[in-house]
Amino acid sequence: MDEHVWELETERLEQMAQQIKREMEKLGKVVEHRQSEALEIRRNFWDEVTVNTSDYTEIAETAASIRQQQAILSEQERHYQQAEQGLKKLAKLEVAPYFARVDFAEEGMSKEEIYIGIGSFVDEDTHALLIYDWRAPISSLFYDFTPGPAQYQTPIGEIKGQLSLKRQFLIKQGKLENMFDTGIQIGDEMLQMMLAKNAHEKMSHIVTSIQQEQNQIIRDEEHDILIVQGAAGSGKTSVALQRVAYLLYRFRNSLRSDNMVLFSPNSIFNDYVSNVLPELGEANLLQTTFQEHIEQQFEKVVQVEDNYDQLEYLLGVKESDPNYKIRLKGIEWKTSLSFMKRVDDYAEQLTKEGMLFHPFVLRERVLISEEQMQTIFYEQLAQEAWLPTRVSRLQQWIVAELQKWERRIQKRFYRKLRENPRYMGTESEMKTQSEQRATRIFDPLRRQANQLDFLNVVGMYQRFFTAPHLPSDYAAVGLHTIDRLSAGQMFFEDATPYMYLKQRMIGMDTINQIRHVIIDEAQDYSPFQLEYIRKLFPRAKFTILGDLNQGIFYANRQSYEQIEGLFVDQQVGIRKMMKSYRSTAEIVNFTRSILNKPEPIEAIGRHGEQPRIQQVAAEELPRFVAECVLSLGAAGAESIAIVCKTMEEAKQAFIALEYQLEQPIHLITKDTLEFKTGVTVIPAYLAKGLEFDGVIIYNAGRAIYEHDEDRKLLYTACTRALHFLRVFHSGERSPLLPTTEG
Ligand SMILES: Nc1ncnc2c1ncn2[C@@H]1O[C@H](COP(=O)(O)OP(=O)(O)OP(=O)(O)O)[C@@H](O)[C@H]1O
Repeated sequence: MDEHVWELETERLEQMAQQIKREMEKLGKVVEHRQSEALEIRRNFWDEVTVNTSDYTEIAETAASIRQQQAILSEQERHYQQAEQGLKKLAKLEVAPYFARVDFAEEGMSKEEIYIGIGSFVDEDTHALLIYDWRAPISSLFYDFTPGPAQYQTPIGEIKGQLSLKRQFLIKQGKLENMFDTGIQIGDEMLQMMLAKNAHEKMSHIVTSIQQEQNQIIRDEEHDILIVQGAAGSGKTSVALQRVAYLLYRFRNSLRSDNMVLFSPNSIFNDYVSNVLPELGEANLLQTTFQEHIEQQFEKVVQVEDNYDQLEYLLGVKESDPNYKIRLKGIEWKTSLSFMKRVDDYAEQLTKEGMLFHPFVLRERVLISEEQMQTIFYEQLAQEAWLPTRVSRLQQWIVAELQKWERRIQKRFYRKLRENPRYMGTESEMKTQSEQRATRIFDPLRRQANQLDFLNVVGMYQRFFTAPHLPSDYAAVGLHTIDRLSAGQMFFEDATPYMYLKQRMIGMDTINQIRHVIIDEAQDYSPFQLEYIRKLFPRAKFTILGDLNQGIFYANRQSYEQIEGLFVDQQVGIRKMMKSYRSTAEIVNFTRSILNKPEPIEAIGRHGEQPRIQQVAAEELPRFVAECVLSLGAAGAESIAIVCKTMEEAKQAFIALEYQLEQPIHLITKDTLEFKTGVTVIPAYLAKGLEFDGVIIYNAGRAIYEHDEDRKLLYTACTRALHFLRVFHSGERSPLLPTTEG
């Protein structure tokens, strides 16, 4: 780089740093002032309120006065928070004000120098935009174009012109460390520097090196439903989070972070990605897992298996269990949309017959029987065609009936007190006491009515698996399901159909404030689950990201056409990302050939050592793996994962390795909430979405990864590696592994 240019840029950076500093000082004072004003209002809150409770008018005036004072306080606190937010943003800019510059001349106008950073910065005196937010329309020039003719979209149309310079800066602690002028894609050199780094405990943002194909997904506004098929390490999660930041900026007047929800594969992953948005100066969006949703719905109803236990069963038990094939057939069926249709038909039929209710019982005495409820439901309320309305009318009837019973029982208590010669209370005490006793006794019954617990949904779901609802070729699946339910337990694959059946009865409990749903690792959701989620968020747009090659859950096999089919009458866009940024070219080549049908996945990363496969005797595995951990550590790997197939294998490996290694190692289980780097033992399915400098496959012997169903799991495990991949196996090696290492 020309020395003169370097000097000019250094000078400009210094000026900018001064300006930011000055602005921070000014804003710091504003923050202090606003904070002390808010504190003052809080301290003197009651002095400003006129409290008078002598009559109703005075009470109302007192309430109005409190409300007014509250409003003043909230307004002041909001001002304070706004200023503080601004100060935090400036503090980020102080460290690295910008990361790129483009020189652009709009048609018929003179050239402008556009500096791009994580946030914008305006000169307070001249109102000139000194730094543009990376999400501003003009900033897309940096991501989408090389020098030459270029254009960008704005809300009022397209702007065309000439891009004459594209420059990237590496600024650390306010100092210019490096800069590159890029003629081609976003800076090969800069990108390579980013990719050569080690994995972190928390995922980082990628705004300084977003690639063109990624930028198009991040900024897509055309589609209500955006489906992304991306190879392992192609940046799906990164793109999803950067897209959230973009949408929050673009629609800042109508969209807040709590209007968006991210469905992620597990809680460790939630922790792993939790820093990206705050790093970009945005509040985190809501994060959840489908499992969490299930758990909320199943409180105390029945003990429901979780997705990991289902997977452990399928991975571990296999043919040794006589019910394995029946279970697999059941899963295939219960996760399909045709099964959903069956549930719909069943719910429809329940309007005519078959509703089951739990009676209302008080001390072994039936107050409202199941038969009574059935009669009301099918005779008195028969004209109500829509099931949820009919259920709600029945509920009203039950509440009224309970009230009658309560009054009767209350009278009985009262009589008893009256007739008790030893009772010394007054008339009004007798009334209050009998009333309180009846209320206490009826509280649980009222709750049963209010929470619709009188619907015997488990019973009805169970009956769904008996003739005539059951196709004859699913008789064994039906029996197997009924057995489980009779034991007070439920298979994971029954959880979503059960929730759906319940929602069909009581009306879908939709979540309307959510305007955008992001589903990561979407390949692991069944069509039934996705349709259920779609119905749950009727006002939301969707970004659905996945990799069909990493589908590890045994669900009905998913296809993007199938997902597309769920969203009729909506603008659906499908995009692909086939470049892998995570792993070295050698690892990408290796993992690509694990796939059944090798895909044109392109390695963008740097070069590194060839993955190694080594056979060792079973009893020697812990020793060899421990030695490998040490050698990878010595080669620079800070985070190392020993990936096992199941939790069972992971637990055994952990015990053996703890004995072999002096350094601390972590075992990740489905209950782990926090992701830590260092040395980790983890089952492959929990490693979803995570990455490590070095990955060691604990045992890829034929006995462990033999079948075609294990292929995607092995692929997922190996693609977690950034720089090193070592595969051990005892006995014959898995036929799913490539025959050559490179
Ligand atoms: N444009 C980019 N610049 C720098 N790093 C990038 C870029 N895109 C992706 N990465 C890095 O590549 C790695 C993989 O990204 P990410 O986890 O988002 O991929 P993914 O497609 O979700 O992966 P997987 O499906 O395998 O879990 C991350 O370390 C991410 O920071």
